[in-house]
Amino acid sequence: MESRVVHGATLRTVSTDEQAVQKLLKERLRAKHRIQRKEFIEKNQDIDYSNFNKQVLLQIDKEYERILNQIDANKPIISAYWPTKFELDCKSLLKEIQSQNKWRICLPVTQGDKYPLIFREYKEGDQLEKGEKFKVLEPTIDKEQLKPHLLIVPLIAFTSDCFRIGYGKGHYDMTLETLGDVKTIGVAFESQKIQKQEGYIPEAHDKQLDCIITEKDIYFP
Ligand SMILES: Nc1nc2c(c(=O)[nH]1)N(C=O)[C@@H](CNc1ccc(C(=O)N[C@@H](CCC(=O)O)C(=O)O)cc1)CN2
Ligand SMILES: Nc1ncnc2c1ncn2[C@@H]1O[C@H](COP(=O)(O)OP(=O)(O)OP(=O)(O)O)[C@@H](O)[C@H]1O
Repeated sequence: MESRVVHGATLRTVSTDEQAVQKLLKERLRAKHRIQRKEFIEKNQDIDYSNFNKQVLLQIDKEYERILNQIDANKPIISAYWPTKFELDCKSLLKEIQSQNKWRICLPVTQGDKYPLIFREYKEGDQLEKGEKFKVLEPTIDKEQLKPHLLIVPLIAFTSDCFRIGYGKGHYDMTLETLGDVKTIGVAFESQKIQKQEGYIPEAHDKQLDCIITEKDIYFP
């Protein structure tokens, strides 16, 4: 069986063999970058996020008016994530977004492998609880379920044209499909960037993010 893959303007036909190779390569890159990310964060415990936060807030602001004009509610909805020990720590960013009081904030809640994420409201100080399968903290079931207009997305590795590798459950790919019209901002350290020579080829279901912000740069597809 063969499938047609559209990436930007390129239309390629990919054989099943080639698909298997892509999958394998992605698995290897995921494993390698997962270790690299952990090592980077362990070595850089005192990261100053203030400049990074500013860049993200700038991008979020660019989306704000546009979204506000398209919705009935008086606050657009943004999702971030609650970081694990080995992820970019977006807690200070969350605080800043909260203090602006312009957005309703939500966090992802996992529904199990192979299911898209849902989102529940988060306010500073809310009690969070461990998801059933992963060691990620999530809002409790009593919090309102929301549909975000803008997503801040965690990742293990990324390419300069805004493809991402995550934990490999397809959570975000499936979620983006179900959410439809949603803007995505990936956040990462520069050290998470996949180099050309690593040979990564995106799979048919992979979706490009609208931008990726690192402590040094900002990437667009
Ligand atoms: N902080 C955070 N929340 C998130 C994600 C994420 O990548 N990071 N997700 C992205 O899709 C969704 C959850 N998906 C996940 C899938 C797998 C694992 C996982 O394998 N966790 C390991 C190790 C965690 C670590 O490296 O510290 C574990 O629980 O043992 C975690 C989340 C939604 N929430
Ligand atoms: N839209 C989708 N519908 C159904 N299955 C999907 C979809 N997107 C991805 N998958 C499946 O999920 C699995 C993992 O996908 P992938 O390797 O792209 O995960 P990832 O994007 O790196 O990680 P994350 O879990 O953070 O999204 C793959 O087996 C893939 O077939």
